[in-house]
Amino acid sequence: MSDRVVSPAVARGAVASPPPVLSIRDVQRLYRSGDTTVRALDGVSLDIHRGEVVGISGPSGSGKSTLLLIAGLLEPPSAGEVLIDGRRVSYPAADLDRLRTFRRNHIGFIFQKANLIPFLTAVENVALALEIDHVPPRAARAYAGALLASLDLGHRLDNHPSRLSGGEQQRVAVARALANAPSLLLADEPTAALDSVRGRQVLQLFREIARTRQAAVAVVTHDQRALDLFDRTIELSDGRTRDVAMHGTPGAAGTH
Ligand SMILES: Nc1ncnc2c1ncn2[C@@H]1O[C@H](COP(=O)(O)OP(=O)(O)OP(=O)(O)O)[C@@H](O)[C@H]1O
Repeated sequence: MSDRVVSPAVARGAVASPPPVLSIRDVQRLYRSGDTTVRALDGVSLDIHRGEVVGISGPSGSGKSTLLLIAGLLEPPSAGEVLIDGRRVSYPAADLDRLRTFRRNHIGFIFQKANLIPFLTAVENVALALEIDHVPPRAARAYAGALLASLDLGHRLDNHPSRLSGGEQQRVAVARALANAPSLLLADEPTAALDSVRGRQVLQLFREIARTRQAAVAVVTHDQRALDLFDRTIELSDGRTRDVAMHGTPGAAGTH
C-alpha cells in the first residue's frame, strides 16, 4: 500500500498537479563566431519534476553545459523558453540580470570543483550564501551549521577547505547550493574530480536531497558508472536530445 496521502480533490482530478520544476521548451542556442554559426542546442525540450534526479550525458561539444547555462538562467536561449516552477522566466529577449534574486532563491549550482573560499571555514562558506540574501549572520551561521550536519559534516564546521578531503569539500559546496532552499539543483560534472566511491556518495546525496526536499536535480556527467543512480538519463548529441533511458519512476533509482 502506498504511504502517500492524496486528498480527495486531487484523486478526482479537481486539483492540478504541480508544474515541473524545470521545463525547457523547444530551446535553441546559436553561437556566432565570424562567419560560422554553432548550433549548441537545436530544439531541446524536457521537463524535470520534483523528486527527480536526471542525468545529462553526451559527447564533448554536444551541448550539455549550454543546456545547464540556459536552465540556470545564466544565458538566454536564441529561441524557445524556460519555465521554472511554472513561471516563464527565460526567452530570447529576457533580461536575466533582473532575475538575480529569483535565481538565488530557486536554483542551486554545483560545479566540478567545489570553489570554496579558502580563507573561510566550512560553516562560513555556507553562511555567506545566506548573508548575501540578507539573513542576519547569527541565524545564517546556525542554519549553515545545521545544513552541514545534515550532510554528515557536523564535525567539520570550523575547518578551512584545505583541511577537508575532495569529497568533503564537494559536500560543503552542495550545502552552499542548498542554503537558499532551491527547488532546482544544477550540477556540472560534480564528481569528475572525485574517485568513484566519493563520486557515488555525492550522487547518492543528490538522491537524498531530491527525496527529502522534493527538489529537482539535473546532473551533467560523463561517468557511465553512475548512470544507475539517475531516474532518467537524457542524452545529447549535436545539440539534440537522443534516447531517454528510463531507470524507473522518480525516486526509484538505486540507493546502493
Ligand atoms: N561561448 C561560446 N561561443 C562559441 N561557441 C560555443 C560557446 N559555448 C559553447 N560553444 C560551442 O557549442 C557547442 C556545445 O558546447 P557545450 O560546452 O555546451 O558542450 P558540452 O557537451 O558541455 O561539452 P564538454 O563535454 O566538452 O564540456 C560546442 O560546439 C562549443 O564549441
